[in-house]
Amino acid sequence: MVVAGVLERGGKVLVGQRSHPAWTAGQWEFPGGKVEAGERQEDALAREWLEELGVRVRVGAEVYRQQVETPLGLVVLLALRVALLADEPEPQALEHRSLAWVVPQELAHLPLLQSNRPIAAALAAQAQ
Ligand SMILES: Nc1nc2c([nH]c(=O)n2[C@H]2C[C@H](O)[C@@H](COP(=O)(O)OP(=O)(O)OP(=O)(O)O)O2)c(=O)[nH]1
Repeated sequence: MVVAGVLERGGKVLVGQRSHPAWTAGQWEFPGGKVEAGERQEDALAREWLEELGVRVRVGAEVYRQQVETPLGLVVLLALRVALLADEPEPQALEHRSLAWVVPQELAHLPLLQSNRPIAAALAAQAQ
C-alpha cells in the first residue's frame, strides 16, 4: 500500500515534484510513500512527511482509496488529509525537486502522476 498526504491551506494544496525513480521523475504527486510491514497507514504517512518534507503532521480523513496499476504492479493508493503540527514543508534528502501550492482546479494542468489524477479531480470537485 502507498499512502499519500493532502495538505490544504488557504484554498491551495501542497504537491511535490518527484526526482526519482525515472518513471516518476519530473511528475508531481501528493507526498507520501510505501507502508512498511506491520506499520499503521497513518504512522507511515507521518513518517514519510517527516523524512521527505521535514514536518510533523496529524493524519486526518480519507480523501480517496483505489487500487491502481503502476510500473511497480498493482498497489492500493490511499490518500489522507494531513494537518501541520510544526514547521514548514521543505524538500529533504533529494526526494522532491520542488514543492508547490496549487489551487485544486489547477492540478489538472500539472503533469501529475497518473494515479493521482482522480485524487486531484476529487479535490477540485470538493472546492466547487
Ligand atoms: N509518494 C507517492 N507515491 C506514489 C503516488 N502514486 C503512485 O503511484 N506512487 C508510486 C510512486 C512510487 O514508486 C511509489 C511510492 O514510493 P516512494 O518512493 O514515494 O516511497 P518510499 O519512500 O516508501 O520508497 P523507497 O524510495 O523507500 O523505495 O508509489 C503518490 O500519490 N504518492
